[in-house]
Amino acid sequence: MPSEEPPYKKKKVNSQHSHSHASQNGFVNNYKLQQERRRLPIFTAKHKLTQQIRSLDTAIVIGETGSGKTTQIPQFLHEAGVHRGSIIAVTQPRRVAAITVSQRVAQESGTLLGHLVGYSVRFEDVTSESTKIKYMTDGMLLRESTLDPLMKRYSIIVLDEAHERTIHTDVLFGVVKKAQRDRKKKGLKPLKIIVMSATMDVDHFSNYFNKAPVLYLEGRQYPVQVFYSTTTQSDYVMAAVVTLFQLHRDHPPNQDVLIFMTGQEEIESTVRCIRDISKDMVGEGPPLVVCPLYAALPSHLQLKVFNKTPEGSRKVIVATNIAETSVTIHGIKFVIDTGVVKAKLYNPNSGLDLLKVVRISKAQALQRTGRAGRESSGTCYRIYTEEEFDSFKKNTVPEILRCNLSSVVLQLLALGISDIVNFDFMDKPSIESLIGAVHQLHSLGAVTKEDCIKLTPLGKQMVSFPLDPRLSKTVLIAKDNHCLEEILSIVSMLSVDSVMFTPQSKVSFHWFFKGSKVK
Ligand SMILES: Nc1ncnc2c1ncn2[C@@H]1O[C@H](COP(=O)(O)OP(=O)(O)OP(=O)(O)O)[C@@H](O)[C@H]1O
Repeated sequence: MPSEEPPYKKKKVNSQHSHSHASQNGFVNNYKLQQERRRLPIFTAKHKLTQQIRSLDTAIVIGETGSGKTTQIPQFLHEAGVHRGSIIAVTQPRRVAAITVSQRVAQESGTLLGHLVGYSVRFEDVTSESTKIKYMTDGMLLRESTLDPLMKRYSIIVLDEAHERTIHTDVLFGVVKKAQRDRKKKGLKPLKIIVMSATMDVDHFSNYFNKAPVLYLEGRQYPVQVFYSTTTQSDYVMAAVVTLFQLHRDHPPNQDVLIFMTGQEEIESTVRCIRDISKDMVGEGPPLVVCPLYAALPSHLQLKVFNKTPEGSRKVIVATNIAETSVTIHGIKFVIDTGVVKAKLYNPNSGLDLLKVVRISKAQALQRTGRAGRESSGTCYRIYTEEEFDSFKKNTVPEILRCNLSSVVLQLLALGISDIVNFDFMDKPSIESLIGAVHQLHSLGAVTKEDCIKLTPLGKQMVSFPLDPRLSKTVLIAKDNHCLEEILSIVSMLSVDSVMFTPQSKVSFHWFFKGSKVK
């Protein structure tokens, strides 16, 4: 059976409400935040937008990056009572976005995180009885839906950054749509669905969501100037590093730089390279603070990049696409976009997913550009030519069309959906890949294929593991084979990109390479 408990630990939420001890400082800060909110392009549309969303079952919202969709719309709906006392769930494709955005919205609403505003990501739940705006990863909402397919705790579900088309988001689209329809049929409280992005194929989304109206938000907060490389760059890492140091020489401190790379190893070697070069550049430009950012980095180190840069220095963040959507990193003035990403691709011969470096889509390029210009105007340097950009795909190919589907099929069966082939996918995977996934689950003993496809007791246990079905089965049978400890280590190693990272204590003396002594 799927476990009754969500697979994460509940963090203790401080019972004091920040209003009760609002200091003068807190008051001034909140006043400043309210001023910042008012300056967002979305603010002028607040009343109209709230009224429109109130009257619709489903809405597609499209607006420039940084216009205020993620942080403001849930607050507008809460303030206007559109949530009717229930919870507003806002999904994010990545945990770092769910955490940092919820922190920001809690600050803006003048409450402690975990009270009115909270978040739920794998292994961490910072919510309480009073939480009404809940930021969560799409994976968490999907897991919750296996316990409650009607999603009764929520009156509004906001599917943010819908253009990313992760496997979880795509399955959620169908699950949320079904919950909305089933609630209507059963005469339960209606479920409102809001789909948001800056860069999505609006017609495709609107058609899928029963011709839902598209609400366009006008305006962008700050301009971002885009520069293209004049020639094709064969070594994008070196080109990015050269661009960084040109910027570094010419611009004052506290104008920070975000560089997009593909993965942990490349990021670590780029970080080392930047630190080494910077040692020879004493006197040219302010001290550099170089930080990696990738999914395998421990959560507290990921969040460190969001800290304010020490006065008089420059922060350089070298990140994967986890910094691509939703996040606002304080101080970022320049983005260097290498135009590549590591994407999951399915190899039908081996039955395994592999990671391959591929070109990003135009939608991703726009999101990356959008990470500059969130607090003031910015600049984006694209390490590819304009002609190359023109050849990029308009939108990212949905992950569901590129990956092994056994987890998806397992999840759908746990939701009671046995007619997998006719599931309401926005973009249907091929029948062959769906059937291939069913065969794989059958050979693992997770499903029976008699009258209809059904989960076996083993399959039901496998659902509660956030793992590839082959790995969850391995864990489940390890105890009887007296090798649980060893298998747990092996499966843990197989479930992360890499377990190696350089602890901060070992690198911190490099951070201020200039103006301080490096031994
Ligand atoms: N953590 C933060 N710190 C400082 N400012 C922030 C933070 N989060 C948001 N902001 C401000 O709020 C603005 C709106 O952010 P928000 O995430 O709501 O925009 P968005 O329209 O959802 O953009 P995107 O599509 O890029 O996610 C940002 O441009 C920034 O000025």
